[in-house]
Amino acid sequence: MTAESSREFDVIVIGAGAVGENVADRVVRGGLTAVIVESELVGGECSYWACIPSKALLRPGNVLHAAQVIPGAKEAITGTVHAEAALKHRDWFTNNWQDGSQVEWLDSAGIELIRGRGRVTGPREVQVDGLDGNSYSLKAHHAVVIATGSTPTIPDIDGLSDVPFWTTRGATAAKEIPKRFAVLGGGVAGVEMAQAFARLGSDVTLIARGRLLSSYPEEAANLVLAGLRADGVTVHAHTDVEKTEKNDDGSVTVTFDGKTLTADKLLVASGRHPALANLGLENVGVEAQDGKPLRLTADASGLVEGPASDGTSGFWLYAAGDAAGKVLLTHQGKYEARATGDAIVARANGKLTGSPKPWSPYAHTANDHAVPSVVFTDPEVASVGPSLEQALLQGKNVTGVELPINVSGSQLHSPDYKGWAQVVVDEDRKVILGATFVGPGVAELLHSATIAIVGEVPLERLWHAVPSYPTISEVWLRLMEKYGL
Ligand SMILES: Cc1cc2nc3c(=O)[nH]c(=O)nc-3n(C[C@H](O)[C@H](O)[C@H](O)COP(=O)(O)OP(=O)(O)OC[C@H]3O[C@@H](n4cnc5c(N)ncnc54)[C@H](O)[C@@H]3O)c2cc1C
Ligand SMILES: NC(=O)c1ccc[n+]([C@@H]2O[C@H](COP(=O)([O-])OP(=O)(O)OC[C@H]3O[C@@H](n4cnc5c(N)ncnc54)[C@H](O)[C@@H]3O)[C@@H](O)[C@H]2O)c1
Repeated sequence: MTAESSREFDVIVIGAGAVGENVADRVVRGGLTAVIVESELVGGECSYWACIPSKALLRPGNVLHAAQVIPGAKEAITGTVHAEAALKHRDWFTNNWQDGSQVEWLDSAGIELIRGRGRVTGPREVQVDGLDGNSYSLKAHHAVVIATGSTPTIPDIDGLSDVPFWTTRGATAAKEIPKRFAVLGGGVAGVEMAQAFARLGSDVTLIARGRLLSSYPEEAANLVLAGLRADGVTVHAHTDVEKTEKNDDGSVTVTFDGKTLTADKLLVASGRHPALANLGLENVGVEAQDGKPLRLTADASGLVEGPASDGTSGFWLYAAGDAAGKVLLTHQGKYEARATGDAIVARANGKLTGSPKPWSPYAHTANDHAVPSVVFTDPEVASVGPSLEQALLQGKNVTGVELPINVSGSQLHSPDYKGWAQVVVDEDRKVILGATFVGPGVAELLHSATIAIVGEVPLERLWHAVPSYPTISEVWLRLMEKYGL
């Protein structure tokens, strides 16, 4: 028997991914009540099908490779990656796709959970079709937050809808390693999964319609390409897939450039878009324009433009994380979540009226200046702020300083270390706007650049930030010297 219940909360959050959890946490810490509505697993994509399992699958191969290039260690390596143990370790990280510990955390944080699909039915109103068969009519006193994440964008390729293929969920949750693995897409997910599976034992072919990692500097993409090729990955860049066909044995044949390739598994990793379908946003006047897919426009606190007001205040609909469509990264989504949660509390207390000031706790200002990201391939690509090319396209008065990473720390890391670094200097203010590091072990260098950018540290002061010897960080000194300090 189904029951209908009506509940009221200060804040309703739709989606219990990392972002929704953080919004709810901030509003509860601020003294408001919050309910979170989740239709799948509490913890969302990152915990079960994205960041965590993908990095768990990459790590064994990266560790093994790091040892294989060091005399004294490489002689001790007698085998290859143990795929079964790696998959088991991935299962441990995803808690076997059980969200019990995250539900416990919600409970300890004082956040109520309703499992089911939420949709907006009116200003501050959400209807939930509960997974328990019941229906919940929720009313928010202050805010409704859309934190529903994103879904894969599937390209319109002849035959693709008729063949079995993996999206990143299939790859990150793989139960066995396919013998022949084809990857469509040369973005972050494509290159990471190509390398993970190559090192886990698959024969991998990657097809990209442009160059690899097109939003990163070409030098970075070339080093990653060399890393993939060294692992035996066949890469077809600047290549369009013409069609895909299913074979009787369940394999898939991909046709491109007049060639064919047969794979036991095909991964389609061709980008993602905000998950806004069937959310009822049209009920509050938020609709797609000119036949384009629906995208939300929100201010720096996540406040969505254009929803109908219930007459008390227009400030009630927010979006954060992948659903907001600004940056599709967990750490930046969580940063947006902190700003959104704090802004909701501040507006409820009358401490914030109108738009938040840049760099205040209520604004995700860093989205426009310093978004850090790491591609966890071997070599890694770690970047923050614009590349030189992007800064020039933005019309900035900038200088780029670039060099191969060749310092004692990198030589110690590996005698054959290949890396590259770039910093982008704002010539008007003599501060760093962007930085990219490529090479094994550079991910942990990235936060130094993020701090320099967000802190707008003048170069003449940055000169006094002395990197420890012998670490890869010494590349900072080389970059400063090359700039002329
Ligand atoms: C393969 C892969 C690897 C990645 N690796 C990294 C990485 O290393 N580092 C990084 O920073 N980012 C990474 N990302 C990106 C990262 O996963 C996302 O940015 C992050 O998960 C977004 O968090 P979110 O909370 O906005 O959305 P999600 O994690 O997608 O959570 C949204 C939640 O909302 C729920 N939901 C949706 N609609 C409804 C509804 N109507 N009612 C109720 N619930 C609903 C969903 O079930 C989901 O649980 C990766 C992405 C992929 C695909
Ligand atoms: N380490 C990380 O932080 C990490 C890892 C994986 C994914 N992610 C996030 O997940 C999101 C999705 O990852 P992704 O790699 O799918 O997206 P992406 O935007 O990085 O790359 C998509 C790729 O698919 C290609 N593509 C798009 N349409 C195509 C078509 N019709 N035919 C052929 N190729 C096509 C693009 O040219 C591009 O190379 C990213 O935006 C990223 O933010 C992050």
